[in-house]
Formats: sequence, C-alpha cells, structure tokens
Amino acid sequence: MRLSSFFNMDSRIDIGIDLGTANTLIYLRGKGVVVNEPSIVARERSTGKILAVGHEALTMHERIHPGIVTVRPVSSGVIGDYEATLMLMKGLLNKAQTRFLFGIKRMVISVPLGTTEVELRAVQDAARHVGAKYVHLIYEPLAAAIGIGLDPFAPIGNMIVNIGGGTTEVAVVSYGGIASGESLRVAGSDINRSISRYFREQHNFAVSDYAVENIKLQMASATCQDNITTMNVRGMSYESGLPESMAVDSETISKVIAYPITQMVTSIKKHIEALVSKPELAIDILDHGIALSGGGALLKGLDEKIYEETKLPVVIGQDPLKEVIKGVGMILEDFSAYKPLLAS
Ligand SMILES: Nc1ncnc2c1ncn2[C@@H]1O[C@H](COP(=O)(O)OP(=O)(O)OP(=O)(O)O)[C@@H](O)[C@H]1O
Repeated sequence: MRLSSFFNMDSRIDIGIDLGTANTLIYLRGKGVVVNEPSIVARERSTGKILAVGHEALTMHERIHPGIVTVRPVSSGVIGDYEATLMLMKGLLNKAQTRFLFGIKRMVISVPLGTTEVELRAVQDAARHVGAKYVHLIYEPLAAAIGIGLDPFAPIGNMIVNIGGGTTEVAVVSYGGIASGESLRVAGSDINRSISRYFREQHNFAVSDYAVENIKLQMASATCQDNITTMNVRGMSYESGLPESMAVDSETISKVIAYPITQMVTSIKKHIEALVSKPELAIDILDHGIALSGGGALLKGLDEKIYEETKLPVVIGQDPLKEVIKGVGMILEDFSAYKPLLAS
C-alpha cells in the first residue's frame, strides 16, 4: 500500500474563512462554524510578538500601555496589514481546536467585490502561508446569497446587500453570476466614526470604541423612531481633562448616522436603476425583494429605510452575521456543485 493512501491524504481538512473587517469566522467541513471572533490582534510594539488575537485582543484594546499595540489587520474587507493578518489567521486556526495532522487541503475564503488583483493575491498568499494546499475565493454577496438560502444559479435575479464592518456589497445575482454590483467602502465602521465625530466635534468629548459600539447597538436607528430613548455615555472631556458622563438621545444619534446610511441606500438605488436595460431582472427583484445580510443589516430601521426609498420588499437573513460563512460552508460541503461560482 502506498504511504499516501495509508495516511488517506483526503483526511486533510477543508476550511472556510470569512475574513472580515470586524469579525473573522472559520468553518470546518463536516463540523460547521468553529470560530467567530473579532478581527484584531495585540502585539508587543518593540518586538512585534503577538500577545493575543480575537476576543482577548479586543479586551486589551484601549486599555493597554504604550508597549502594546492593537491592530485590526483587515481594512475595508481586504488585507491592510499582511503580517498581522497571518497572526490573526494562525491564532484563530489554533482556536479551532482541531489538529491539522494532515494539513489543510482546501481553503475557501470570501472576499469583497471589486477586490484588486494584488489584494486577491495577498489573500491567497496568506492562505497558503497558514498551510492551505488549494485556495479558492468567493465574492461575499454570492456566499451571502447561498447562506441566506437563495439559489445563485437560478434563472432569476436576486438582489443581495451584505453590510459588514468595512464594506457594503450590493449585487444582483442571476444564472450563477453577478449581473450588477459594487463594493461600497462605507459600512458599520463609518456609522461608528460618525458617532465618535459627533461627540468630539459637538461636545469636546472623547468616547471609547467600545462605548460607541454600545451606543450604536442600543439606540442608533436608520429611521426616526416614535419612542425616543436616552442613555448616559461616559468618556473624557477635552475641556476639563477629566472623565465625565453626558446624556444622549436616540433621535440625535439617528441624525448623526444619516450620512453613511444615505450612501448605502443610494448605492442600492443606483444598482436597481442600472437594471433599466434588463427589466426582467428588475421584475424578479420586485417579486422577491432585497435580501440583507451582514451585521449592518441588524441596524434598527434599516430594512424600513430601504423599503421607504425603493418601495421594494426587504428581507433580513435569519442570522445576518453568519450568512457569508454559512454560504462558504455550503460551498465546502458540496464543492463540485458550487465550483463555477468561485472567483479563481
Ligand atoms: N445589532 C446591530 N446593529 C447595528 N450594527 C450591528 C449590529 N450587530 C453588529 N453590527 C455591526 O456589524 C458590523 C460587523 O458585521 P460583519 O461581521 O458582517 O462584518 P465583517 O464581515 O467583519 O466586515 P466586512 O464584510 O465589511 O469585511 C460591525 O460594524 C458591527 O458594529
């Protein structure tokens, strides 16, 4: 018996990764999602030595001394810091608690639409560096469509909008391809930046990333809500130089985040209007609506806002933060069926 068949080389593992700006998720074929952690690493400033990745690194963020630095290696959905991305991938693969005794055979990674050749190559290199033998890339909206339960090969048009931390991917999927789409570099992080800027510029008040995220999750809304809520926010006053607390209401926060929301909705409308030369696709979308995925889809009132602006039905995926990795997982589980969808 040949050594390779004795060791059954097919027992090498197949892995899917949603390498996101905010979160990275890992799927193991046959097991499901085994890692779901923030895309952040903490390293020693002088040596570059990695101290923590994922949840632990996020806990250290904004609490550390100058000898330690936290880095978000993925920016706008693509690799911004190659070395830190490798550390993130290695660290999170270790957390998968699976011994890759025979190495990784196939790795499928989701990437934003419009990723440049250089950016695609960086993702492929990183995947090979962490041990993948074959690397395949899938555009995020296609993965999200599969995850949501749509058939990307169907001879009808489906509109998917995946709103992540760094990008909003708008795509009309039909016949196993993308009929129209773009990756807008405006998403969840821009909403956070708008909130931070409001406190800094209007109140001379510095608020931590953690507090900003909390404000967004608790009170931000894409539409005006009837019941206005208030919350106390703690931060540092630039004027007094002391920690202070100030009240903010949901109506103010909704106004503050209006600009990034408008940019997202404008992109969606632009791609619907682009279907003027393909009216049958437009009618399909009228019938089936717009499917939303990604963490940004959870923003209060966003579905309502998109409906107000487009008059098209809007459906949010069952588990928006996991639709892309669910789709990547389904590709791994039935690779030959979904192979035609892969970017390379
Ligand atoms: N309930 C919520 N309301 C509003 N925003 C939310 C909610 N939950 C998560 N988010 C936002 O969703 C974003 C993360 O979503 P997701 O994990 O899908 O993005 P990602 O895949 O890391 O990013 P990208 O695809 O752009 O690289 C963050 O900006 C987060 O603040």
